[in-house]
Amino acid sequence: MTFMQTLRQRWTDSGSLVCVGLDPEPAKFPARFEGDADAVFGFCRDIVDATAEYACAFKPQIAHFAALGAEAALERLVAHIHSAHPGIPVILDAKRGDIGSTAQRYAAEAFDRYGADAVTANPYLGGDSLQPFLERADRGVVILCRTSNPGGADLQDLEVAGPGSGTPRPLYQHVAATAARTWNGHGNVALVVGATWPEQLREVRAIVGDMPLLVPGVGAQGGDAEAVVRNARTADGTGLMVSSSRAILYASAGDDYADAAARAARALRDSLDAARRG
Ligand SMILES: O=C(O)c1cc(=O)[nH]c(=O)n1[C@@H]1O[C@H](COP(=O)(O)O)[C@@H](O)[C@H]1O
Repeated sequence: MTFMQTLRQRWTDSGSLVCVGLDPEPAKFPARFEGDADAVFGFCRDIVDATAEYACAFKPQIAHFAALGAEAALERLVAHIHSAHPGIPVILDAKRGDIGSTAQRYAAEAFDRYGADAVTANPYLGGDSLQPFLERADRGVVILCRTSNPGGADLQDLEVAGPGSGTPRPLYQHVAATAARTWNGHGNVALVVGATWPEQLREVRAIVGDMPLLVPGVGAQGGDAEAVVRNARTADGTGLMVSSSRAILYASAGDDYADAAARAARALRDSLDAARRG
């Protein structure tokens, strides 16, 4: 199955719009991992196993592994998700973007080395830089549109007039329209829009139809999960991967870390579910 088919099936099977972010920070791990050379894998695996029931996707963040020299742990973690929890797609958060020949290697890294079902990509270098990702029709390309951070407005809100379109509009809306009309030839594109920008979420949804949106920024960054669902769900009540990392991973620093993570993921699933029914 393609990434998009797997994601849609998972929304149906799990009834969940929660994407569990995997951002390992050993300083925040429970004491039992002290001195454990395989702590990054062990901690993330425990979180994955505890939260899988509530997840429509997992999203490991590559810098959190690479900065620790833990790329092998990331490879094993993705393989573990595929074997222990088949049907839950893995989005590698790498925010890649470069000239075509280098982007081709980034695509091979994400899809062939790590075995990710989808990867986040930065569109700033333009269409040809996305092409090596887009042409992998069975994989997903999750393109940054309106990021969750406060500085997301600095460039993404600048008014631009695209070729052939007379009326200026914010750059993020131009990215959304280009993604929907030009880059989505294989039907494998999704967009990142931060939960911290509910109005922009509504505007992007109006531009892109049913295209899936990855929505980070609930939990530690303070985004309103219910506003996300109200403003950006699709007609069938899906279309969203609402991503939370720290609020799930580090819900407890005690020995109950896995249970606490499961409770946090379940609570987020339940609040999203209530909002889509409300
Ligand atoms: O692409 C992303 O995942 C992403 C895009 C964005 O606009 N904002 C954002 O926070 N992220 C990532 O989502 C995660 C958010 O983590 P928490 O704030 O702990 O839930 C981090 O791994 C970020 O790198």
